[in-house]
Amino acid sequence: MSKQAFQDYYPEELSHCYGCGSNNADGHQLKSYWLDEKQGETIARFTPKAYHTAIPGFVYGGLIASLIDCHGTGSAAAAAYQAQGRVIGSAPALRFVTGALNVNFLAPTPMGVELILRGKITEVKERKVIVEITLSADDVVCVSGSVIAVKMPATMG
Ligand SMILES: CCCCCCCCCCCC(=O)SCCNC(=O)CCNC(=O)[C@H](O)C(C)(C)COP(=O)(O)OP(=O)(O)OC[C@H]1O[C@@H](n2cnc3c(N)ncnc32)[C@H](O)[C@@H]1OP(=O)(O)O
Repeated sequence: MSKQAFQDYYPEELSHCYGCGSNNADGHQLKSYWLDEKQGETIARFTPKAYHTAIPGFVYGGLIASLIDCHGTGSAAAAAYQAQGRVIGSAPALRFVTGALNVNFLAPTPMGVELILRGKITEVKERKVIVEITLSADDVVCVSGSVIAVKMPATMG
Protein backbone atom coordinates (compact mmCIF):
# COMPACT_ATOMS: atom_id res chain seq x y z
CA MET A 1 0.00 0.00 0.00
CA SER A 2 1.37 3.45 -0.92
CA LYS A 3 2.22 5.72 2.01
CA GLN A 4 0.72 8.97 0.73
CA ALA A 5 -3.02 9.18 0.27
CA PHE A 6 -4.59 10.29 -3.02
CA GLN A 7 -6.10 13.25 -1.17
CA ASP A 8 -2.64 14.36 -0.03
CA TYR A 9 -1.99 15.32 -3.66
CA TYR A 10 -5.04 17.57 -3.95
CA PRO A 11 -4.05 21.21 -4.39
CA GLU A 12 -4.40 23.32 -1.22
CA GLU A 13 -7.24 25.33 -2.70
CA LEU A 14 -9.21 22.11 -3.34
CA SER A 15 -8.61 20.53 0.07
CA HIS A 16 -11.68 21.86 1.87
CA CYS A 17 -14.07 19.01 1.09
CA TYR A 18 -16.18 17.98 4.10
CA GLY A 19 -15.53 14.32 3.33
CA CYS A 20 -11.84 14.32 2.48
CA GLY A 21 -10.28 17.77 2.66
CA SER A 22 -7.21 17.95 4.86
CA ASN A 23 -7.90 21.68 5.34
CA ASN A 24 -11.37 21.04 6.81
CA ALA A 25 -10.92 20.57 10.55
CA ASP A 26 -14.64 19.75 10.97
CA GLY A 27 -14.70 17.18 8.15
CA HIS A 28 -13.97 13.45 7.94
CA GLN A 29 -10.54 13.85 6.29
CA LEU A 30 -10.86 10.46 4.57
CA LYS A 31 -7.63 9.04 3.13
CA SER A 32 -7.63 6.67 0.15
CA TYR A 33 -4.76 4.51 -1.15
CA TRP A 34 -3.98 1.92 -3.79
CA LEU A 35 -4.51 -1.57 -2.42
CA ASP A 36 -3.45 -3.13 -5.72
CA GLU A 37 -2.68 -0.58 -8.41
CA LYS A 38 -2.38 -3.14 -11.22
CA GLN A 39 -5.82 -4.54 -10.42
CA GLY A 40 -7.32 -1.07 -9.97
CA GLU A 41 -8.21 -1.70 -6.33
CA THR A 42 -8.22 0.99 -3.66
CA ILE A 43 -8.75 1.11 0.09
CA ALA A 44 -9.70 3.58 2.83
CA ARG A 45 -10.34 3.14 6.55
CA PHE A 46 -12.55 5.13 8.88
CA THR A 47 -13.64 4.67 12.48
CA PRO A 48 -16.90 6.53 13.20
CA LYS A 49 -17.24 8.66 16.32
CA ALA A 50 -20.15 8.42 18.76
CA TYR A 51 -21.80 11.43 17.12
CA HIS A 52 -22.02 9.50 13.81
CA THR A 53 -24.76 7.35 15.32
CA ALA A 54 -28.05 6.60 13.54
CA ILE A 55 -29.76 4.23 15.96
CA PRO A 56 -27.70 3.47 19.10
CA GLY A 57 -25.04 0.95 18.12
CA PHE A 58 -25.27 1.61 14.39
CA VAL A 59 -23.65 4.04 11.97
CA TYR A 60 -25.56 6.88 10.30
CA GLY A 61 -26.17 6.18 6.60
CA GLY A 62 -25.40 9.75 5.54
CA LEU A 63 -21.88 9.38 6.88
CA ILE A 64 -21.48 6.14 4.95
CA ALA A 65 -22.65 7.82 1.75
CA SER A 66 -20.12 10.58 2.33
CA LEU A 67 -17.29 8.06 2.78
CA ILE A 68 -18.26 6.21 -0.40
CA ASP A 69 -18.49 9.52 -2.25
CA CYS A 70 -15.01 10.67 -1.30
CA HIS A 71 -13.36 7.28 -1.67
CA GLY A 72 -14.89 7.20 -5.15
CA THR A 73 -13.75 10.64 -6.28
CA GLY A 74 -10.28 10.15 -4.80
CA SER A 75 -9.94 6.76 -6.48
CA ALA A 76 -11.15 8.29 -9.74
CA ALA A 77 -8.44 10.94 -9.68
CA ALA A 78 -5.77 8.29 -9.04
CA ALA A 79 -7.15 6.08 -11.81
CA ALA A 80 -7.14 8.96 -14.29
CA TYR A 81 -3.49 9.70 -13.58
CA GLN A 82 -2.70 5.99 -13.90
CA ALA A 83 -4.53 5.73 -17.23
CA GLN A 84 -2.49 8.62 -18.60
CA GLY A 85 0.75 7.12 -17.31
CA ARG A 86 1.30 10.18 -15.14
CA VAL A 87 2.56 10.61 -11.60
CA ILE A 88 -0.35 11.43 -9.30
CA GLY A 89 -0.46 15.10 -8.41
CA SER A 90 1.54 16.21 -11.44
CA ALA A 91 0.35 19.27 -13.35
CA PRO A 92 -2.05 19.85 -14.93
CA ALA A 93 -4.12 18.50 -12.04
CA LEU A 94 -6.85 15.97 -12.79
CA ARG A 95 -9.85 16.85 -10.64
CA PHE A 96 -13.05 14.84 -10.33
CA VAL A 97 -16.42 15.60 -8.73
CA THR A 98 -19.42 13.37 -8.11
CA GLY A 99 -21.83 13.06 -11.04
CA ALA A 100 -23.79 10.20 -9.51
CA LEU A 101 -23.67 8.36 -6.19
CA ASN A 102 -25.44 5.06 -5.56
CA VAL A 103 -25.55 3.50 -2.09
CA ASN A 104 -27.12 0.17 -1.08
CA PHE A 105 -27.44 -0.49 2.64
CA LEU A 106 -27.24 -4.29 2.79
CA ALA A 107 -26.90 -4.78 6.55
CA PRO A 108 -26.73 -2.52 9.63
CA THR A 109 -23.24 -1.08 10.07
CA PRO A 110 -22.05 -1.47 13.68
CA MET A 111 -20.42 1.31 15.69
CA GLY A 112 -17.15 0.67 17.52
CA VAL A 113 -15.19 -0.99 14.72
CA GLU A 114 -13.01 0.29 11.91
CA LEU A 115 -14.84 0.45 8.59
CA ILE A 116 -12.98 -0.71 5.47
CA LEU A 117 -13.85 0.78 2.09
CA ARG A 118 -12.64 -1.16 -0.95
CA GLY A 119 -12.87 0.41 -4.38
CA LYS A 120 -12.62 -1.21 -7.80
CA ILE A 121 -12.11 0.94 -10.88
CA THR A 122 -14.48 -0.42 -13.51
CA GLU A 123 -14.34 2.23 -16.25
CA VAL A 124 -11.93 5.02 -17.12
CA LYS A 125 -12.76 7.50 -19.87
CA GLU A 126 -11.28 10.90 -20.58
CA ARG A 127 -14.03 12.77 -18.66
CA LYS A 128 -15.55 9.99 -16.54
CA VAL A 129 -14.42 7.28 -14.12
CA ILE A 130 -16.68 4.67 -12.51
CA VAL A 131 -15.72 3.16 -9.15
CA GLU A 132 -17.56 0.29 -7.44
CA ILE A 133 -17.18 0.32 -3.66
CA THR A 134 -17.94 -1.93 -0.71
CA LEU A 135 -17.88 -0.98 2.96
CA SER A 136 -17.14 -3.73 5.49
CA ALA A 137 -17.25 -3.96 9.27
CA ASP A 138 -15.73 -6.98 10.98
CA ASP A 139 -15.32 -8.63 7.55
CA VAL A 140 -19.05 -8.30 6.79
CA VAL A 141 -20.00 -6.25 3.73
CA CYS A 142 -22.64 -3.88 5.09
CA VAL A 143 -22.87 -1.48 2.16
CA SER A 144 -22.19 -1.51 -1.56
CA GLY A 145 -22.15 1.52 -3.80
CA SER A 146 -20.83 3.18 -6.89
CA VAL A 147 -19.60 6.58 -7.88
CA ILE A 148 -19.67 8.09 -11.35
CA ALA A 149 -16.95 10.69 -11.11
CA VAL A 150 -16.75 13.38 -13.78
CA LYS A 151 -13.97 15.86 -14.47
CA MET A 152 -14.53 18.98 -12.42
CA PRO A 153 -16.08 21.78 -14.49
CA ALA A 154 -14.08 24.99 -14.78
CA THR A 155 -16.92 26.83 -13.03
CA MET A 156 -16.16 24.95 -9.79
CA GLY A 157 -12.48 25.57 -9.47
C1 LIG B 1 -6.41 16.75 -7.97
C2 LIG B 1 -7.81 16.32 -7.53
C3 LIG B 1 -8.69 17.40 -6.92
C4 LIG B 1 -10.02 16.87 -6.54
C5 LIG B 1 -10.93 17.84 -5.86
C6 LIG B 1 -11.53 17.22 -4.64
C7 LIG B 1 -13.01 17.38 -4.58
C8 LIG B 1 -13.64 16.31 -3.72
C9 LIG B 1 -14.96 15.93 -4.31
C10 LIG B 1 -15.89 15.38 -3.33
C11 LIG B 1 -17.11 14.88 -3.99
C12 LIG B 1 -18.19 15.93 -4.05
O1 LIG B 1 -18.95 16.10 -3.15
S1 LIG B 1 -18.28 16.89 -5.46
C13 LIG B 1 -19.67 17.93 -5.18
C14 LIG B 1 -20.96 17.30 -5.69
N1 LIG B 1 -20.98 17.29 -7.16
C15 LIG B 1 -21.29 18.37 -7.88
O2 LIG B 1 -21.63 19.45 -7.37
C16 LIG B 1 -21.27 18.22 -9.39
C17 LIG B 1 -22.38 19.03 -10.05
N2 LIG B 1 -22.58 18.59 -11.43
C18 LIG B 1 -21.81 19.06 -12.44
O3 LIG B 1 -21.02 20.02 -12.28
C19 LIG B 1 -21.96 18.43 -13.78
O4 LIG B 1 -23.27 17.91 -13.92
C20 LIG B 1 -20.94 17.29 -14.00
C21 LIG B 1 -19.50 17.83 -13.92
C22 LIG B 1 -21.08 16.15 -12.97
C23 LIG B 1 -21.18 16.66 -15.37
O5 LIG B 1 -21.03 17.67 -16.33
P1 LIG B 1 -21.37 17.39 -17.82
O6 LIG B 1 -20.98 18.58 -18.62
O7 LIG B 1 -22.78 16.89 -17.91
O8 LIG B 1 -20.42 16.20 -18.16
P2 LIG B 1 -20.27 15.54 -19.56
O9 LIG B 1 -18.96 15.95 -20.14
O10 LIG B 1 -21.48 15.78 -20.39
O11 LIG B 1 -20.27 14.01 -19.18
C24 LIG B 1 -19.09 13.26 -19.09
C25 LIG B 1 -19.51 11.83 -18.84
O12 LIG B 1 -20.10 11.73 -17.53
C26 LIG B 1 -21.44 11.23 -17.62
N3 LIG B 1 -22.25 11.87 -16.60
C27 LIG B 1 -22.30 13.18 -16.28
N4 LIG B 1 -23.16 13.41 -15.29
C28 LIG B 1 -23.69 12.21 -14.95
C29 LIG B 1 -24.65 11.78 -13.99
N5 LIG B 1 -25.25 12.64 -13.17
N6 LIG B 1 -24.95 10.47 -13.94
C30 LIG B 1 -24.35 9.59 -14.77
N7 LIG B 1 -23.43 9.94 -15.71
C31 LIG B 1 -23.11 11.23 -15.81
C32 LIG B 1 -21.89 11.55 -19.03
O13 LIG B 1 -22.90 10.67 -19.46
C33 LIG B 1 -20.59 11.32 -19.79
O14 LIG B 1 -20.39 9.94 -19.94
P3 LIG B 1 -19.96 9.27 -21.34
O15 LIG B 1 -21.04 9.65 -22.33
O16 LIG B 1 -18.64 9.88 -21.68
O17 LIG B 1 -19.88 7.82 -21.06
